Amino acid sequence: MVTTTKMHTNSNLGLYLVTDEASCLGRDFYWVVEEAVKGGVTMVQLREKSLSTRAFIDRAKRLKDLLETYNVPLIINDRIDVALAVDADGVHIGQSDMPFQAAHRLLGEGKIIGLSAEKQSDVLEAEHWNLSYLAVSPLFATPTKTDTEQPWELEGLQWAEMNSRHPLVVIGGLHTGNAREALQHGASGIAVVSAICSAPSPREAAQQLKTIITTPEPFKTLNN
Ligand SMILES: Cc1ncc(COP(=O)(O)OP(=O)(O)O)c(N)n1
Ligand SMILES: Cc1ncsc1CCOP(=O)(O)O
Ligand SMILES: [Mg+2]
Repeated sequence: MVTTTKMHTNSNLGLYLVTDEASCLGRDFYWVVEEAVKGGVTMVQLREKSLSTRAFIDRAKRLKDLLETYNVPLIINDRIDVALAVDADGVHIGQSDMPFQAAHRLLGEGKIIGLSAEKQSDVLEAEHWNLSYLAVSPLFATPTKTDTEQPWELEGLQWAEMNSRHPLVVIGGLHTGNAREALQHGASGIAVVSAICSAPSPREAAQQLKTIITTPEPFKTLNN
């Protein structure tokens, strides 16, 4: 097991829901998010790839109102303009999105900025920037997003944990069966789409993941 001094340094990172309406299986989008929050989600990213700017902003405003009642931060994926328009809590940017420095300049101080790292050079470059978190992306292969680089896998995560000063979020193929080992290999936060959005009960799915994140693994003794 790898112990890390960065564990849970940002309390919002614990269980991070990344939304995808298609993964909600026809159920009401806001109902799915609210159930997830009631189950223990600590941060929500609005990820919209095909909405018009107007519809994206409308959805972000409504989601912000909902999340504010639970004191859960709203992160906007890709679109700094949308984040500014609704005064969201932060943004998530990837390697093809607006560069960190420009996003930081536009957003000003006090906003959450997360960045995807797809390869080792991304992790090293990110050492120069004041990120809120670095996403190891994707940790495992996932049908939810297929336009990705090679998955990091657990060994890659361990390398990122040893070479980054940032708290690490993992995303891609995470569920109750592998979340604990991701935490053991250096993740501070678990980000999921389908494990919550497509679950029969998004609230129960979130509760189960949250239990894994907040329950320390019992110490192993030599006899078991
Ligand atoms: C928490 C988190 N991690 C990684 C991503 C992926 O971002 P990106 O590589 O920019 O890909 P898109 O999500 O924009 O398709 C993310 N969104 N969130
Ligand atoms: C948005 C994103 N970025 C990297 S993998 C991914 C999708 C994760 O979806 P899932 O949790 O269903 O594997
Ligand atoms: Mg992006």
